[in-house]
Amino acid sequence: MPVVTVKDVIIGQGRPKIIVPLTGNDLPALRAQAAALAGRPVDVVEWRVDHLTGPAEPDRVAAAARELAAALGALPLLVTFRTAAEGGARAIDDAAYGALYRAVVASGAADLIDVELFRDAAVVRDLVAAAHDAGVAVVMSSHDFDATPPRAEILARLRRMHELGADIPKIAVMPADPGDVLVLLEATWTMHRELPDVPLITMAMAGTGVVSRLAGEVFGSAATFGTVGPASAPGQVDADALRRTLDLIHQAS
Ligand SMILES: O=C1C[C@@](O)(C(=O)O)C[C@@H](O)[C@@H]1O
Repeated sequence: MPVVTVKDVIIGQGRPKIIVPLTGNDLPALRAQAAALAGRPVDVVEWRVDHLTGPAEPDRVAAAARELAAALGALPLLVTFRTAAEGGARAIDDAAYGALYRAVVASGAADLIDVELFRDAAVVRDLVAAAHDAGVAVVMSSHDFDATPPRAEILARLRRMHELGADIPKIAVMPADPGDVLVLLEATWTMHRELPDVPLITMAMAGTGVVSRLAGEVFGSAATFGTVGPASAPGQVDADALRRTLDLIHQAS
């Protein structure tokens, strides 16, 4: 069955799942953002650890992840440290990146972790193994905030993520024009046919790319990021509007 199940949420089946990013700078802010999710259409919550102020020290991050997971209750938690190189809020070296995620995995708080494809290969392999040993799913990601790579490059990255053991390969690109959005969508559809049992997440960012955040069910993207409060990337739309659009497309397909 082409799915990844986290808590009660089945990613890769039916309507694309809505992932809401939390970007609070400290625990009180994150708790407030978590409380604001009540009654909103959220399937998975992403904690963007790179927005935390102060040291990204493994024990501190693991403790915060546990508190956040407790506040979220039944909602699955995706923990993401988006590095500055890929559009995130801060830089981190590979050793610290590995140590931080190992602590998060060991905390038992995360249902999924986001591991960037282009981090050190040994660290990536180690994190995939550690996550799977602990029953944590791996979203493997790649981001181009300046351009859309050629179709062949998008496909190569998604295939490489799959080879490395990603449960959910993910790519975000910046379109220069609608033709780039078509490149992203075409690569998504090609990959979905090639690996029908692997849920993918793909998006073209910013206004020109919004359609790619809405139409994933048509082309083979299993989840999409929407906002309750601040966005974490250009082009994300409000979760309620997103849900209405996803439902419309789901009912028609
Ligand atoms: O990788 C992604 C996708 C994203 O960049 C987006 O474009 O919606 C938002 C990030 O928070 C997330 O980690």
